[in-house]
Amino acid sequence: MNEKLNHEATESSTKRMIKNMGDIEQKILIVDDEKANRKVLKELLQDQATIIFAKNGEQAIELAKKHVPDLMLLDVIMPDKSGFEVIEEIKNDPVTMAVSVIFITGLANSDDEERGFDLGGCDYIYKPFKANIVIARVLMHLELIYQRKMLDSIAHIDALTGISNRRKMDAVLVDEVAANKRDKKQLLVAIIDVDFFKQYNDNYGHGAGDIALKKVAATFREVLKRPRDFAARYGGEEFVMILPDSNLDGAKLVMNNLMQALADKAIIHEHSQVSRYLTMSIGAVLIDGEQSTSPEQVIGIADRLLYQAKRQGRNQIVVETFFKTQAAV
Ligand SMILES: Nc1nc2c(ncn2[C@@H]2O[C@H](COP(=O)(O)OP(=O)(O)OP(=O)(O)O)[C@@H](O)[C@H]2O)c(=O)[nH]1
Repeated sequence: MNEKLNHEATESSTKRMIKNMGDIEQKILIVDDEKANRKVLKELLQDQATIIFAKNGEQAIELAKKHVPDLMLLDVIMPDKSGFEVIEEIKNDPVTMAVSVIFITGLANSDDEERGFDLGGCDYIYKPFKANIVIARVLMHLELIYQRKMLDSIAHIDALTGISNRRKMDAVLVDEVAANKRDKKQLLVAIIDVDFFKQYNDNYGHGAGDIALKKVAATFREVLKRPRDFAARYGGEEFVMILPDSNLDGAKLVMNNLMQALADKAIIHEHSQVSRYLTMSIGAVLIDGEQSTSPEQVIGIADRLLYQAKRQGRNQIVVETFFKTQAAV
């Protein structure tokens, strides 16, 4: 709607930057059918975040899915879809459901405002708006979103190694097992255990053990290349690796590269019974999407294969495909 906008912001307010936000880039999707409104909001907010525009409801949904913005400033009365219809779609799609939505609308009455909050909006601003109020509210929400993201990442990171922790792994495994079934692909899940690590700790000290575990974690960063490839510290000296949309040859290659990457680090372990250097054993299962299975079952199989690798002499990979054939690589 083409309401008259009061957008005279002071220089200091438009230049105010969110404190402690480091290099994190935040994105705002501005949805308004009036070009003049989009322009004014852009001028107010372009110092605070990257701005994306949509000029109608359909485009808003499309761009929200594509860019997954942190925040959406959403007009309500638009020719195709209303802002209320847009937010319903946004909040029902797992990809966009976490996007925060502020309504900016000429529907300046408490019933519509209540409806906006009921549908999942986080704020409601009446047009014509005062520039400083828009900036203050947007900044407040961007800061809350940032803090939420920081807390979320801290809760999912292993403090020693900096890779994901078991809590994150549990969530990723549930998602990937479901996606594998849905997409009828193959999923590799591996448990990786450092060999004779108790002897390493006992002989070189716990501090040296910690450094060695960080180096093991670094091998995953070096070897895993695809965006959905995932590694986590499972606990102690055990790690889990998840390779979605995999096949046996590709998975074997990654696992061999992992063992080679650790070998290249040449971490001396004179008390190991298999090598002069630190080594790892891997138990892995390649799950076919047609095979009905649960995350717990997958971990149980990988764990059994890890112990087989240990029993067979350590420093090796044991992989099982589709729960049927077993092969030492
Ligand atoms: N330095 C350090 N050591 C850890 C950490 N978490 C677990 N450990 C040690 O990892 C060792 C695991 O020992 P075991 O479970 O006997 O395994 P292992 O000696 O590697 O034996 P195999 O797996 O059979 O080759 C123990 O000494 C733990 O104290 C950690 O965060 N830092």
